[in-house]
Amino acid sequence: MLTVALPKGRIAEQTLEIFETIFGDEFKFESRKLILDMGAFRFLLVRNQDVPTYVAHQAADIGVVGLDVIEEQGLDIIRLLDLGIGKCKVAVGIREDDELDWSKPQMKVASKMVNITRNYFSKKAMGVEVIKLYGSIELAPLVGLADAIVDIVETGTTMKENGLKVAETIMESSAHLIANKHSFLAKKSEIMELYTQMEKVVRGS
Ligand SMILES: Nc1ncnc2c1ncn2[C@@H]1O[C@H](COP(=O)(O)OP(=O)(O)OP(=O)(O)O)[C@@H](O)[C@H]1O
Ligand SMILES: O=P(O)(O)OC[C@H]1O[C@H](OP(=O)(O)OP(=O)(O)O)[C@H](O)[C@@H]1O
Repeated sequence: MLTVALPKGRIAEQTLEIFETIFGDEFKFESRKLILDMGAFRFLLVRNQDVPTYVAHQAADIGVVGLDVIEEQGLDIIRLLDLGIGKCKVAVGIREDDELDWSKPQMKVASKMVNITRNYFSKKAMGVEVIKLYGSIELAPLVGLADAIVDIVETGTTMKENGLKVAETIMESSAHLIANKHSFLAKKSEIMELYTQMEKVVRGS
C-alpha cells in the first residue's frame, strides 16, 4: 500500500486530474473525508504547506507540493518529478517608483517565506529583517511595514494592481512529486511504477 499526500487549494484540481488520467476514474474525496482508499493506494488530503511534513515523517510515502514550499521548509525528502503544474515564481517585489539599493546596510522585507528570504538576502551580503506575514503580502510596502516583499508571482496582476514591480526573481516553482527516503527504499518498485505513470501523463505521451 502506498500512502500519497495530496494538496488542497490551488494545485489540488490539476493534481487530481493527473491521478484521474492514471486511474481512469473520477477522483473524488467525499465532502469532509480526508482519506480516500483506492486499490493499492491511500490518498490523504492535506494543506499544501503540510505535504512535506507528512512525507518527511513517513505518515505519507509520497506527496505532491510546490518547489517553493519544499525550498522554504528544507525537510529531508526526495524530489522525484517535476509535474509542470502550479507554475509560478518567487520574487522580490518593491514599489513601482522604488529601486533595490544593495548599498544599504539592512532592509525590511515582508514575506510568508522567511527562510527563502533570509537565504537570498544573506547571499547578497545584505542584512535583512524579515517580517513574517500570512497573506496580503503586497500591502506591506504600501503602508511602510516593509521596504520590499518576497512573494509568489504567477500572472503579476496582484503586484501590478498594488503599484509594485518585480525587482528580482529568486526562483521558478512548479509542483513536484516528492518521496520519503525510507519509503523510497522499502517501496521502490511501487513508487517507481507510479512515477512512470505520472511521468507519461506529464509528458503527454
Ligand atoms: N498565484 C499563486 N499564488 C500562490 N501559489 C501559487 C500561485 N500559483 C501557483 N502557486 C503554487 O501553488 C501552491 C499552492 O498554493 P495555495 O495558495 O493553494 O497554498 P498555500 O497558501 O501556499 O498553502 P496553505 O493552503 O497550506 O496555506 C504554492 O505553493 C505555489 O507553488
Ligand atoms: O501574480 P498573481 O497571479 O497575481 O498571483 C500572485 C498572488 O497570489 C498569491 O496570493 P493568494 O491569492 O494566495 O493570497 P494571499 O497570499 O493573500 O493569501 C500570492 O501570494 C500573490 O499575492
